[in-house]
Amino acid sequence: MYDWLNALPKAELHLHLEGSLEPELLFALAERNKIALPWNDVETLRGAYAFNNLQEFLDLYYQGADVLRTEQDFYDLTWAYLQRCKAQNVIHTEPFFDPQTHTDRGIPFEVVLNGIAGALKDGQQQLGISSGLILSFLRHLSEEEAHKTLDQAMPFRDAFIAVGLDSSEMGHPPSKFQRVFDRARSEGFLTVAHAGEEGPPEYIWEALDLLKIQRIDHGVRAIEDERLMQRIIDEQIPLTVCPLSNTKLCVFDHMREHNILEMLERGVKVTVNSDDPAYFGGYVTENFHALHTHLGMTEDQAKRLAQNSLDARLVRA
Ligand SMILES: Nc1ncnc2[nH]cnc12
Ligand SMILES: [Zn+2]
Repeated sequence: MYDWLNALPKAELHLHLEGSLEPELLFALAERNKIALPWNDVETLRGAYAFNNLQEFLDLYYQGADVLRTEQDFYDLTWAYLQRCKAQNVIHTEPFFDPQTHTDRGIPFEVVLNGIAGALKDGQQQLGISSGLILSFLRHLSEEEAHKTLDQAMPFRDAFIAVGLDSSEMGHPPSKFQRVFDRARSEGFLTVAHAGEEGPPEYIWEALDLLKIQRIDHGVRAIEDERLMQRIIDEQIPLTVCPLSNTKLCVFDHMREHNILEMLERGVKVTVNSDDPAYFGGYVTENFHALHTHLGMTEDQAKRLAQNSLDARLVRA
């Protein structure tokens, strides 16, 4: 089944480039940039990948991103991810990056963007993988800081298809970012947002009604609100679900309890994605495979999930 799932043509719509930083590359970049690490070796770092919630993961993810310093580093990170796409028949990807994670450390916006965009262009030309880059605001920071990030992005506006919202969800509702999303939309950006990962269904309502998002990132807690479920089904609003992430971050205690197939059968446009594959134990095929192993996902269901991912693209390939 793994090989069959791997061969299925698919799109990945929820992937943080910083979360695809494998420990081996992290150590190589630390050496290249002469950065001392608090872990002795790759195995010790991998051993630290045990999380009780989103925040515990984010603390390590931001720490790991510190090794990314030069345009070449961002190119290498993105290129390594695209190689995984090629190996898993991901024909289209819409990755996120968090500019503030880097600009707040003194890395110029254009250094980050040029490295990523250069690799995405080579990915299209050399690997045949189409892509659309999503600029994600960090929601634990202020709306004013998000406005500053949008200012920095404007000279490069053609490099993006959308803006997104990620980082610590609880206590940082979508309403906090209504004005910057209004501005992004008026500048022609599409919008997506993480909502209903750890946060309540109200955050999903706000993301839809206030941020006017095209897709919900995660959204698994929508199932707690029947009226919200009906809306998502009626309007066929895609959900970018990340099964291994959800179990690693204890959103569900076990994959057996994941609701993605229940949502699929109820007519929700759910898709399968890897979120932060270096930290959560697998890329998109591993996520599909976990659904087969623990939830008995059939070939027919896998085909529908893969087709949903192709249908839910913001950019038509
Ligand atoms: N799963 C996730 N939720 C929120 N912010 C993130 N940043 C990277 N991964 C994330
Ligand atoms: Zn995410």
